[in-house]
Amino acid sequence: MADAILTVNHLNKSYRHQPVLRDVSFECAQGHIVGLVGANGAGKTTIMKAVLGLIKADGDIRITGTTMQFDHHPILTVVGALIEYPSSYPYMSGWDNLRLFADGLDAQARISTVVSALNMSSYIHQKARHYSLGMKQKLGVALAFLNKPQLVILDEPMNGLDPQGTKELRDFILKEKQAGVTFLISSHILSELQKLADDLVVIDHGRIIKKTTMTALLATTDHFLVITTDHDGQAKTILTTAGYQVVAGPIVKVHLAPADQVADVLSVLTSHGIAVTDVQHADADLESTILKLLAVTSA
Ligand SMILES: Nc1ncnc2c1ncn2[C@@H]1O[C@H](COP(=O)(O)OP(=O)(O)OP(=O)(O)O)[C@@H](O)[C@H]1O
Repeated sequence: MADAILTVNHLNKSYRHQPVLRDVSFECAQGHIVGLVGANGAGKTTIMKAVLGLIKADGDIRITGTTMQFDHHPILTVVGALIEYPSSYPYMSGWDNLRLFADGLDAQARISTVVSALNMSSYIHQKARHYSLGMKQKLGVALAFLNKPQLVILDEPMNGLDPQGTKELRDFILKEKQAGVTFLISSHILSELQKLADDLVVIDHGRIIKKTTMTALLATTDHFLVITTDHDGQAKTILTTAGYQVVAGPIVKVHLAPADQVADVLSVLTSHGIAVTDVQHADADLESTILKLLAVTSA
């Protein structure tokens, strides 16, 4: 595995004696996008805040090998972050908001790069108080990228973005990843995370229940066959009687166990005089896989 840019070890946090993080340990390897996934209240934002020194928690956090201390964090100069709701100065333009936080001689050039990558040019010189939710979100994301961070921490970055804005942000994140930037991203939009993350950390009630790569997790997903016939109702009954697991719903969708052969499924139907007009494979996505994982854990 590549060197870890972020290492979190045995992180524990309680609010009023109620544990919200329980022995959380994980790593973000350099150049990887790590997705932090879990239900509302699972502890994702708390982990991010602890990493950024915004709250005090027990445990060991290292960024590029340097220990983060709650009261001393110069190492945060290599980190960019957007946590919870983006805030900006409403009576300043987006550009001036960015200018406030951009360091160095090439500040203007870096602002221009981020503004153009996130397609913000048409409104960047308007006062931020006139921005829509999505525009404010982009401004918050732009701030996170401003000072060439090595590690970027984004809490629900796609919040409020329209499909085009979502794609622009996804493309920008992937471009920065190619340049070696490491990401820790939480998102409830699992279809989006599926397009981005290399690794996943799944958290439930403050405890990590799974650490895996996206490839490994998706390899364990369920496979289905969607069959179109001339008598769908009858086809479902025949397949169920033959021992296949048919998914409830308007279409004929059969769960394919590893040992099941497509030809066998189809021949069951044709041998009963059912004409098959179309067959398609369908794989479960990240969302259903995560939901299944959480259901197993809480069972
Ligand atoms: N300042 C606080 N005081 C008391 N409890 C808190 C505080 N901040 C968070 N919590 C509790 O800690 C738990 C974890 O919250 P956290 O915001 O980390 O969850 P999350 O996974 O980010 O949820 P969401 O997806 O809704 O943003 C929740 O039960 C929450 O109520």
